[in-house]
Amino acid sequence: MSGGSSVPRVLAIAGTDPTGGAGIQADLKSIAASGGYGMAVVTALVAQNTRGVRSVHVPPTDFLAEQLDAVSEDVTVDAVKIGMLAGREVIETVGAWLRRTRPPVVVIDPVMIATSGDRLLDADAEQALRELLPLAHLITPNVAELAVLAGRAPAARWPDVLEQAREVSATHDVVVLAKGGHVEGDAVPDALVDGGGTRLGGREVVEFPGARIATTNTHGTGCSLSSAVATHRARLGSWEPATAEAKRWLTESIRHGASLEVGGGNGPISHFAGMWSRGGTATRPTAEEVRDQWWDGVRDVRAAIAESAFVRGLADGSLSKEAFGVYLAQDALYLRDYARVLSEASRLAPTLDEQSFWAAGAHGALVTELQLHADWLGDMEPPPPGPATTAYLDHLLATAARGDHRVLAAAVLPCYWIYADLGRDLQARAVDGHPYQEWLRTYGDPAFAEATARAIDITTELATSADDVTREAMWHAFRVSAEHELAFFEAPLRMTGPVPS
Ligand SMILES: Nc1ncnc2c1ncn2[C@@H]1O[C@H](COP(=O)(O)OP(=O)(O)OP(=O)(O)O)[C@@H](O)[C@H]1O
Ligand SMILES: Cc1ncc(CO)c(N)n1
Repeated sequence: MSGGSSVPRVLAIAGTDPTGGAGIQADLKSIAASGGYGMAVVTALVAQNTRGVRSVHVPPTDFLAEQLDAVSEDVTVDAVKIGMLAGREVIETVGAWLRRTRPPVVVIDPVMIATSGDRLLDADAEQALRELLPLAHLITPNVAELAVLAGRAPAARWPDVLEQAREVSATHDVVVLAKGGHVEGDAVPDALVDGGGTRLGGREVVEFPGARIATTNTHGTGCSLSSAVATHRARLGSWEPATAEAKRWLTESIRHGASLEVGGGNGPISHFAGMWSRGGTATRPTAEEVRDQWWDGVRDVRAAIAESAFVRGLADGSLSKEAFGVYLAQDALYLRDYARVLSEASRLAPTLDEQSFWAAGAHGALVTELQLHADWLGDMEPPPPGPATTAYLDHLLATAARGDHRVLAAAVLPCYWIYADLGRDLQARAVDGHPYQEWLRTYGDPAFAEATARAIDITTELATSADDVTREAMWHAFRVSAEHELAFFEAPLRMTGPVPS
């Protein structure tokens, strides 16, 4: 695609449909649904609805030229879709602009007659339209329009449609997308036809089969298809995949048209129905927003931890050896099962990166456990797990057992985040000769800070791409773990009594 933007900038030049199903309103919806940035220059204002056209107002062509220049003098145009052109002067104005600006993708839907049967182009403008066609890369006539361009009677059978398309393609030196919406029968095939045979990888005809959907919601299908093809062509670089994708999308959108309940005639298609059902309409927080919301959401818990007698004693070194020993013995018990929970996170992780990260975390927990025993606990008989230890582990083990790796990642995150935050803070404040300096070093370690940053990244990325229900479950698991961290810090002094003042 030219221009470098991954969202193609697509200009529709067409007439209006105030009911939003056809014309430039449909073009903008189709461009957006196909992943493009839509722009619109209006050729004619049409008083129409799903039942028919009432009147057409064509503004002066000087003003049309001003609209076209306003766009092209400011914005790089990656593709143009041209619809209703109303009359000779309009066609000539658009033709002059195309010759001057030469957009890289030009799709002309040679609109002559609306779905309702009403004329949208003066008869005397048909010759001017023919002269415009060589400026297009693709034209998308329906059966009736193809017949006019071929100077023949409308084809009733699909092979005759293809034959006319071949002729028109060769005569006007343009690829034709022949459409089967108006042929008889249950099939609605479309086909790319290149009479010269050089622009479709050497093939003359590339067919896209389709089954007819029993519906009256076909108003604007032609406008929508041509806009979608132009947008996908700018994104994908060739006609065949662009047409295939556009037709799949159109079929899906036709299928959902009736449920819109718009109008009493030929209703519109539902341009975004597929996207709505696949992706919903809810917004999602970014990873950074999740990070801030979750951290802020446990502000109270963090404050309670920082102000707890245990952590204050740990900070200034006044904590009794007895209380510290009780804490470490519980922590050693905790780390064994915590390592099992991290191993489960590793087992459940969908990517190699995450699998490896959680496995390293599990190993790290076991190394720390062994270190605690070697340095502090020695041969001490392990105590039974206290209630805070049991409660925290039950929460983690139950979350692991439920088997959603995203919720599990959120549940283990406080073990990283709260400890890294506390470790950094306590180590920064620790004076020389602090009795628990060795321990503070483990959690104030830059390598632990790095692992924590990675755990935060992994988890918040999972949260932004999760559905609302899962993201809420993740937040809940995170909050509950943070509360268990607080209870865990409060437990030792509950067992040994308050710190001496
Ligand atoms: N009932 C249907 N079921 C499935 N696809 C359809 C149906 N009707 C039309 N299409 C598809 O819609 C697109 C437009 O085809 P059609 O031949 O109706 O063009 P058109 O007459 O220019 O459209 P419009 O009704 O907007 O003027 C084609 O891809 C065609 O295959
Ligand atoms: C403005 C406009 N363009 C095209 C069509 C063809 O459906 C229509 N009904 N209205």
